[in-house]
Amino acid sequence: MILAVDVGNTRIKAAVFEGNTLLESFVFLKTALEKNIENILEKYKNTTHLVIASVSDVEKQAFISFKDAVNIHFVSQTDPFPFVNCYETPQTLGIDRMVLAAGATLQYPNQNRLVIDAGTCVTYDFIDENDNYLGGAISSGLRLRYESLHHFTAKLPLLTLEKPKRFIGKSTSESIHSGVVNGLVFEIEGCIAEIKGQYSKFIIILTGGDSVFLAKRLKNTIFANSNFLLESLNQTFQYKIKND
Ligand SMILES: Nc1ncnc2c1ncn2[C@@H]1O[C@H](COP(=O)(O)OP(=O)(O)O)[C@@H](O)[C@H]1O
Ligand SMILES: CC(C)(COP(=O)(O)O)[C@@H](O)C(=O)NCCC(=O)O
Ligand SMILES: [K+]
Repeated sequence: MILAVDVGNTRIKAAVFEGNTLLESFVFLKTALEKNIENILEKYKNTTHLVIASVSDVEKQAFISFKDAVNIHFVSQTDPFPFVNCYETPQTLGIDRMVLAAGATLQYPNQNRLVIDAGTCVTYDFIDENDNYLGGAISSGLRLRYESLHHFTAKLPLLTLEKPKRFIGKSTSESIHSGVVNGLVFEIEGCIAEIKGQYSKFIIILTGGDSVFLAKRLKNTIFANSNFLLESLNQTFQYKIKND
């Protein structure tokens, strides 16, 4: 069994895999990392490998107490990946984006793929049918949009995510919900339209903490899967074992 751990900038997501089957998934905060991993390993005693991808300040050291119980692998740029990396600064490419690109390449072979991860940030990653990772875009996630409106102004309140009542906001809160939610929906649809102009056919995978909320509001046919990063992490590790 493999315990895959995705350390994002907001939360930690983890899942136990038996082969390609996800047995159970978990979400917790950085501050409760050790206790949660300990509990998962206690419940899934047959776990042999801990596979971690981190874009946060959580480093290898944080997992050191588990080194006698399981093999620990921190996914890094030096691992084998199933695509050609055409990013001009591969050393600065987020490891989460590399894992997503690996998952898209392995799960959806021989086609153009767009992966959208709506987490703290929204990342867009494009891998063409010849398995070239071309790059993409980074913008602010939903929560970050609400927080920055509040943080960088004197008068805007901090609101939590809500579906906008109507497009033309009739109060400060309606205007904020409309601007934040519709703003991101338009951004995603605009990005998809832009790529449609360049590639006649591609599949779209949507993941991240806001994927379920956003999928309901998008016109395009999308594979929405909140566990796509964790599944991809499991597959990236299997790929490494086969290709190292
Ligand atoms: N309990 C929660 N705590 C924080 N964010 C949440 C929660 N539930 C849903 N979200 C949404 O998830 C997004 C963060 O997604 P996530 O995939 O956890 O980010 P990351 O991978 O960057 O840590 C936020 O924009 C927020 O709207
Ligand atoms: C863009 C990100 C902050 C997204 O992080 P997340 O929203 O998943 O927490 C992360 O992929 C990252 O730190 N990237 C480095 C820059 C780059 O990918 O070019
Ligand atoms: K993201």
